[in-house]
Amino acid sequence: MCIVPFVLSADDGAMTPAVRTDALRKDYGRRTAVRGLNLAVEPGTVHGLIGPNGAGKTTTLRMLLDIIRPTSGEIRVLGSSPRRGGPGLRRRIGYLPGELRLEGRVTGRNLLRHYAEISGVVAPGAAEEFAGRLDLDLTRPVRALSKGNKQKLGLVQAFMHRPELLVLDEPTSGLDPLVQREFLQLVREARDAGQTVLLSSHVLSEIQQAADRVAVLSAGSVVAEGSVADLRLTAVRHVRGAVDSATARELKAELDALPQVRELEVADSGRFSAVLDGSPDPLLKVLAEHRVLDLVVEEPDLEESVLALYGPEADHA
Ligand SMILES: Nc1ncnc2c1ncn2[C@@H]1O[C@H](COP(=O)(O)OP(=O)(O)OP(=O)(O)O)[C@@H](O)[C@H]1O
Repeated sequence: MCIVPFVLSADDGAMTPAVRTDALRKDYGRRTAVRGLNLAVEPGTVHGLIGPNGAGKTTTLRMLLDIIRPTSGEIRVLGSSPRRGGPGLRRRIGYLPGELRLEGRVTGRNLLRHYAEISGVVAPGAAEEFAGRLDLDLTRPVRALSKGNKQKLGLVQAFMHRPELLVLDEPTSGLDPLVQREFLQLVREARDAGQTVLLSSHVLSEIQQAADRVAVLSAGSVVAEGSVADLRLTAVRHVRGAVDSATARELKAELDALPQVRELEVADSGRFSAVLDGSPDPLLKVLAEHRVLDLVVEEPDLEESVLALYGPEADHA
């Protein structure tokens, strides 16, 4: 019998994912941290793994790096099994662990030299360039660095050898807003250079500007997956405005009838406010029948949307 190997050719239009997991599971005794996780991260994209504390993000990322082993399921990272890929595979990955512990008298620069011996070729000046952009002083001993500066050092070691794949566990944790913005810029530049980025966060708003796709994790499973644009369509928007007071009551009755509209308040003066789930189209069609004096639709807060859909208060029935 002849077994034909399954190979994706360029003609298929499909690329081998940079990261792929199939039915991935990790049990700690009777506790299941990750249950049946299917994940596909396309090469050259930024993929966000979002979820509340305990959702299984760190456990998943550590299995990709072969720091811990799955109970069952399959993993492919850059086409190889993490278990068999060894140091050769590890050098193609930049990893920022979630619980970064850096101690000792050694300076940031010397620590990075040590990391460079493990991670392989680092272009001259690359570490200094990343450190400069993140506003990190490499001459200070690492034990004297604040939590945020240690996090920056962790980011520099992940980025400095320009790996094919960056796996970043809660990368924005401890960074002030300006540095966070610079970090997101580094992520976009990495993607534009063809690198793949998989990063986790429990705060979607922090990464939504840089991520192409997002997988939402809850209790060890992916509960939603899609492009940031798709998520935006299911987003929660806050709307407020005013119509002519003469039609205020009419407006209230019409908006009350829309299933997408919640927390509606319409004053006799014609001022109104509401929370809108999903597309703004039905609301706009109603408003179009009135004389609209004011209208503000706030940029959707994806985090609020995700929590409304999948958070602890959500109805999972
Ligand atoms: N070594 C371990 N032994 C036992 N349980 C563990 C261990 N590591 C993780 N867990 C449990 O597995 C579940 C998933 O944890 P994990 O750290 O992967 O979540 P997370 O999404 O990264 O959350 P956080 O943002 O809080 O780090 C949690 O219930 C956690 O308590």
